[in-house]
Amino acid sequence: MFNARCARVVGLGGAASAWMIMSRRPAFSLRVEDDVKLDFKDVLIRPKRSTLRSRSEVSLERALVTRNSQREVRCVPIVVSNMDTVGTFEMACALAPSGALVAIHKHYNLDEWREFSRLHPDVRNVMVSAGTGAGDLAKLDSILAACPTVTTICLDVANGYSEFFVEVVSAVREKWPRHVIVAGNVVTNEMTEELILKGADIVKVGIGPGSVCTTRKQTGVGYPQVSAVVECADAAHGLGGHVIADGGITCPGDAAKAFGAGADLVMCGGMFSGTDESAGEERARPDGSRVKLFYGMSSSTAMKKHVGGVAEYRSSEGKTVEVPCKGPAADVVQDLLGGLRSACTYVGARSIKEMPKRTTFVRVSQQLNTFFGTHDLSKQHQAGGGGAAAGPAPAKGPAS
Ligand SMILES: NC(=O)C1=CN([C@@H]2O[C@H](COP(=O)(O)OP(=O)(O)OC[C@H]3O[C@@H](n4cnc5c(N)ncnc54)[C@H](OP(=O)(O)O)[C@@H]3O)[C@@H](O)[C@H]2O)C=CC1
Ligand SMILES: Nc1nc2c(ncn2[C@@H]2O[C@H](COP(=O)(O)O)[C@@H](O)[C@H]2O)c(=O)[nH]1
Ligand SMILES: [K+]
Repeated sequence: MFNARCARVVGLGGAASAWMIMSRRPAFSLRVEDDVKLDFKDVLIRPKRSTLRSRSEVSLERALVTRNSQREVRCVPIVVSNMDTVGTFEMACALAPSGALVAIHKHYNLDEWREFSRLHPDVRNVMVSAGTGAGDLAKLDSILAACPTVTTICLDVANGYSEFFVEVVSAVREKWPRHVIVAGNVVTNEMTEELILKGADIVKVGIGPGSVCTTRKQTGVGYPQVSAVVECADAAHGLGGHVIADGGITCPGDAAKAFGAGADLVMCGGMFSGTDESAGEERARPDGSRVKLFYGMSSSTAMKKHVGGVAEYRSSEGKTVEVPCKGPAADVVQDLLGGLRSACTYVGARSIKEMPKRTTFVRVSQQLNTFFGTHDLSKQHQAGGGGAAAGPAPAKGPAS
């Protein structure tokens, strides 16, 4: 099959027809973006001259004035994922003193929310999550009505490109004009803009980078996370909106890279798996060590638990792993914040907000020296990290 441009030169004869044969092109053309897109494992941050004398001089607090709700969000910019293993009320209570946020998973019922609100009226570092399922929005309305101190909504679906999702974001904005709306996930500028213009304050960025995600394997869809964050942050900031870099953060250095790329907040699931405050079945390994189960919200484990199984027209897009028990979640936050403060001093950023304008990335082909492997005896229970596709700690991945 040949295209119309070739057809127009037919009949010219001689040299023209020879040219015509050489310039025949297929009617379809392969659409490939040639720009290199980068992931955490592809870059490091280049150090810069700095006037900071100590890591203690760095401020990690953020005060985001959100575009549509006009409400201020004050926090340290770490959000625990709305997964039923880590986005728990226990996690919110444990992390409240640190200022980190927790996106509470959508499987708590109204009574559980009421009870949480009654017992912990001062714990305000939470977002309430909802999807687009039947009943999700009615439940969201009841929770918000019952818990007036909850002022942030996380509208979360796997595929933020669906028109129906955009309609849901508009409807929730109309109903809750003064609530902060986080919406996602997307990975490109045009959809970031669309969600913000339809009412989202903060767009969640990341398709496929998560530690227990198999979307890229199951669908071939995705976008390298550093580039996704750069491009979506640019689009969001142009409109006065904000972004959360969601997924793929395996160590504090990855979080630093996400902030350097323009993220306003980072969302982490795997890093908080295995903590005391995480849910998930605890088991003993044959060597006597304790592990906890961690799984994606699109895994067959999650679907069996919440909807009775995997619908016959779809497949699981998440996996199930065992993670060594790693102690209090507050220690994970402290490790993240310590790493971030240090990253800021390396580029001369006095606050996390200054990171993007002080960051230049260098492309690399190796992140770490692995002469002694990646395991650190003094951090037995912590994530492997190094931006090198490490999952949550030395985890075993059996079921899926
Ligand atoms: N960031 C990421 O890369 C991903 C994150 N997740 C996490 O897991 C949670 C559960 O995900 P999951 O059960 O897969 O779906 P969701 O719970 O996000 O599905 C939401 C709605 O979107 C519809 N939908 C249409 N196309 C898709 C698509 N390609 N992928 C997913 N839903 C689609 C679903 O219908 P139907 O089911 O009938 O198709 C459903 O009605 C998500 O809410 C998210 O938190 C999951 C996958 C990817
Ligand atoms: N493709 C899938 N993504 C998932 C699933 N469950 C959660 N997620 C996403 O991962 C991040 C957490 O990433 P991490 O690297 O910090 O562990 C989470 O916030 C979701 O966006 C899933 O089953 N499939
Ligand atoms: K999520």
